[in-house]
Amino acid sequence: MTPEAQKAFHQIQRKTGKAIGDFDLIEAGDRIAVGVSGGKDSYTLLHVLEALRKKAPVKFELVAINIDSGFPGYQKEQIEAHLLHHGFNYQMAATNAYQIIEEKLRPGTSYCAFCARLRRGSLYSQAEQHHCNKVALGHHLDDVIETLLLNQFYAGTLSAMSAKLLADNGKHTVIRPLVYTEETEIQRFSNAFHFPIVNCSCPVVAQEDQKRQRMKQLVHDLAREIPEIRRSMIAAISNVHPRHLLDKNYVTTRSHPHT
Ligand SMILES: Nc1ncnc2c1ncn2[C@@H]1O[C@H](COP(=O)(O)OP(=O)(O)OP(=O)(O)O)[C@@H](O)[C@H]1O
Repeated sequence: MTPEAQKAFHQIQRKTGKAIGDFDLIEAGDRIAVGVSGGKDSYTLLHVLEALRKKAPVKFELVAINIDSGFPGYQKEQIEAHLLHHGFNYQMAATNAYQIIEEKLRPGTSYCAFCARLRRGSLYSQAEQHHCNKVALGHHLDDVIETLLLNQFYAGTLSAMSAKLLADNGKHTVIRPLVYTEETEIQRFSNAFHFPIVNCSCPVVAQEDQKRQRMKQLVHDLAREIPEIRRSMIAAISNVHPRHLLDKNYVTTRSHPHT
């Protein structure tokens, strides 16, 4: 590893370790399915978890899982070669998601959202087949704050992404160990480590989620004026005062005569 990659890696490891500690993301005996897409975030997640696994006092195991949704041209061989080269325990899982999307996608439904739902289902069933109790995803700090803004601006909810939650199937715990790591740190590490980046090759890949891109740009622009904006937004959702919001469920209805 080059000194630059080493430096970026240490920084990411430190932040990942803090997230693991803060949210009890990993316990002794865990078998964790790490979703690896071929993108920079999940490669980074896998390498950092492996480094932590090697030196952690608690024993846990990792299984890298790649879901091939079947889009023509998806260069999964490059992902597999990388996993093999680095000695990871892995599974490349082929699915017919592309065919299902083509047949079942209704007009007005988001292509990416439908595809992500199918992929998530396949990831959970692979996790089950490999006896994994947890599924780790590569969402990072910027994903969290962009989701926070998206939900406020477009969905009217105050929510983002949690570091740990029970999956919809009620069987697996989904963990996001990179929630404290900024995308620029991952990008720096990914560039220095020369990951073989593979995109999903889907028909809409060029028209990435426009709203998310807008949030990314907004944060980027504001960061010139408020350099600490990302840290501050993460701090904000780690320090919630529900009584000072307008959710009726959190309003105290009883009056306090002495206050
Ligand atoms: N094809 C896939 N196979 C396995 N896991 C996946 C796949 N696609 C996505 N994931 C998992 O879901 C996470 C979020 O997916 P998303 O599509 O938002 O990717 P992303 O933010 O671009 O991350 P990455 O850089 O890892 O692709 C990924 O980080 C990865 O852990």
